Amino acid sequence: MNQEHVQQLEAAIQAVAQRKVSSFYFVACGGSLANVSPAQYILDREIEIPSAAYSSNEFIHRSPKALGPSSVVITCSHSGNTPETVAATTFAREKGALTICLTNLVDSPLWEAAEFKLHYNYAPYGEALRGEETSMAILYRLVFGILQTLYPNEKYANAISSIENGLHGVYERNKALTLDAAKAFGRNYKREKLIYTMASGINYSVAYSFAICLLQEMQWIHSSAIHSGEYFHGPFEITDFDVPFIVIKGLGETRPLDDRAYDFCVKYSDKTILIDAETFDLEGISPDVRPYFTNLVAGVVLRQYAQHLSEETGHALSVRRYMWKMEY
Ligand SMILES: O=P(O)(O)OC[C@H]1O[C@](O)(CO)[C@@H](O)[C@@H]1O
Repeated sequence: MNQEHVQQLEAAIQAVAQRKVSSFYFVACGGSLANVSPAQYILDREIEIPSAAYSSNEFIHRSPKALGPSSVVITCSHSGNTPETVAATTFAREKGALTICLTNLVDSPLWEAAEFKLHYNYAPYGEALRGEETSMAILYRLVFGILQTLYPNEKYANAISSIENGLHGVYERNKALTLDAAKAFGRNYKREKLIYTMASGINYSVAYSFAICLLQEMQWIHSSAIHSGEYFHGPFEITDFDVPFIVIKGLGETRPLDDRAYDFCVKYSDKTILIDAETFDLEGISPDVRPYFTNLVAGVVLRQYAQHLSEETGHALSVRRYMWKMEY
């Protein structure tokens, strides 16, 4: 792991350890919100200190009562320039919270707004990038680093070494394993006007980002992320033989919800695509923390699906109509 990243992480983790923390908040917009949300799931499962994930502007407008000097607020913006996330960081800092940002851009407005700053690397699809230097790896390194410092435990040490030593190979092997399926998805679904996504637990954020970022934003294909538990409380009524669903099954405690939703969906929709974490090659990730890593792998696998869909539709993932072009 890059030494600069190690030092930035260490400074942030030590700052958290020196506070008496009573709440954690994860705050971002869009794809970055999807990226940080799994951290809330992990803390929720592991410790009693409450945590929440917020869309940046709602965080400011809702202004949680518990936000204050005993809060840790972790914000994320890939560009470092999303105004709502910069403002949310400033807002949290003014409330006395400990602020930590994650961004790809050093010296960006977000970088300046936060007290502690974590940089991560990024490379466009297909280019070499070490798995342990990506946004998710830095976020997980932060979260498991905080857990290990506050509540030392072999499981957290295993998670940290899985990120540092196993993640890169896992990404590469699972991309190779699912390449043919990604190509088939692109070929077979290129004319679809609508594709739903479904998941639960730690994987819900992958369904969410695939729906709002990859399909709606980057392919202009209608979509909505459906929670596997909520599917039976409204959405299942739209299931039909020609309605496409991508269902992600995790390995964690909410898998029974995914099983139930998939079993129903596949009975009535001939276009049900299963992304099952049980089929992932997770060698190198410690077995005791594997459920916490399925979303990372599902994210990389589905990114490859989106890339091949885009090659078939001829609509590059970088094309936008309004974003960064119009006033909003
Ligand atoms: O704050 P960030 O991460 O730069 O996000 C900017 C935009 O990028 C996306 O995450 C993906 O393009 C959008 O959802 C979001 O509006």
